[in-house]
Amino acid sequence: MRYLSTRGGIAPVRFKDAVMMGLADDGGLLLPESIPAFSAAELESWRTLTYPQLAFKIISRFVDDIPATDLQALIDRSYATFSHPEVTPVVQKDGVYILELFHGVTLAFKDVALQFLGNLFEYILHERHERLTIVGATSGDTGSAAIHGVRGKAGISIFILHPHGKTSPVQALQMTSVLDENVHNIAVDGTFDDCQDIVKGLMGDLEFKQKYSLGAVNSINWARVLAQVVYYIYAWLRVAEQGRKVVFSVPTGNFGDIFAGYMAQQMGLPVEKLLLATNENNILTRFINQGDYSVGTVVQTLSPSMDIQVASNFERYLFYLFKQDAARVSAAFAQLKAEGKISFSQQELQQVRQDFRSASVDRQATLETIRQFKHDTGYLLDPHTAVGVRAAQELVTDDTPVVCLATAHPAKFGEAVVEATGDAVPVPPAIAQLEGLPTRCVRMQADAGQVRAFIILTVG
Ligand SMILES: N[C@@H](CCOP(=O)(O)O)C(=O)O
Repeated sequence: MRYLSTRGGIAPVRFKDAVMMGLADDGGLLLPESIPAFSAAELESWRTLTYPQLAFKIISRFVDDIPATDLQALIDRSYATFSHPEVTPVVQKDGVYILELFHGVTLAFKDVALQFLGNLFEYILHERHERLTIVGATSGDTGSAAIHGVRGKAGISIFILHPHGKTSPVQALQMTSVLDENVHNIAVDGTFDDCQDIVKGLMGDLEFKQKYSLGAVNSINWARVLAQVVYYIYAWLRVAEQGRKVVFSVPTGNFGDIFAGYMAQQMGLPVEKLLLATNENNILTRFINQGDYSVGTVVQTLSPSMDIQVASNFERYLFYLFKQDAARVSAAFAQLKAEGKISFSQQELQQVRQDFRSASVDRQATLETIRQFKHDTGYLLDPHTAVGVRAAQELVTDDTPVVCLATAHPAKFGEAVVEATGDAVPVPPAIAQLEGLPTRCVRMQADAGQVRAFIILTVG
């Protein structure tokens, strides 16, 4: 299996090189040259597999440069860190299925891919006798999951940029209380979009990228998306009988999670529709419902991990929407840079509406949904998951099974939950133990030059 760039400017690379390249060297994102499909019969034969066994079945179709025994061992090691034996269990509440993705070390869905990616980096670096300098951006959850995926690992330094004061207090502590020597937190005076721009800017400087062996932990990295494909299939196997289509409702920020669902569907998963749920940062909802992809200002909301305007993985979807025409993708991003918007044909917009439905859920509706769901079912939703549940309530009116992705544990967003329900959230030990820990973090302006200088000074 070889990987190509959405912008068409690199020679195809194999899986391990794609993982190490992160952002494609031409500024695009990497995708497999073809999407491996599975049949309905194969899907049926996977019903009794454990999560790691299923992960191997899926991931191995995209990887042909790691021996099978090594790949299975990497997968097993990654999911052994989860606190639930099913890794991503599904529970049924009030007529919807909740796919719980928060049983990893940092209590968010990001652990599912970042435990795997951390182990994968370690494996490749050991084999190649190389070092890696990870530079990542987070609006709250990716940062701690990435840090916990690589903390203390030999040959890896990690620099994580988060928007200062714009994550939840727990999210900030989960990052800054990790004092391992290889971990560096940077609080940027700006938004997540500023942080992501800086990361992409540094990776786009190929001399710097090569000299410091820069690597990506964001969903820029294909391995992130790939690992997330697995739980869509796992969930389908738990909720649907043979051939039955289901709806997935996905709280969406950087478009990586929903893109993983799109890939699962392209591989053969019976998906009726992917629901793209946004908070007030609703550029993608505007795009799907009105064809308006113009960049607005990032707004701070109750669901900070989704406080994003320019969603990175949207580019991967555009590659398929534009029928794999890399020149058209490049032109779209040139337009975005010049005009702050991308224009689409009516035919393209029709296709988008076949692939997705979307709703934007504001603060009031998020709070109401948390409150009502708790009242009706006793189950506590975090604000991101509540956005997805509300979107499903608004958009699905027939009896198609609906799976809502529960992307984070509610205790990560205690203030929002208290505001919604009036009750304190039971705090799991992973969060309780953060209280009073010493922290380390440097603060910087949203300036790539400052970040670059800090990396040079730190890595040497
Ligand atoms: N929601 C994310 C933002 C970064 O997204 P990623 O999927 O590209 O890592 C976060 O919580 O940091």
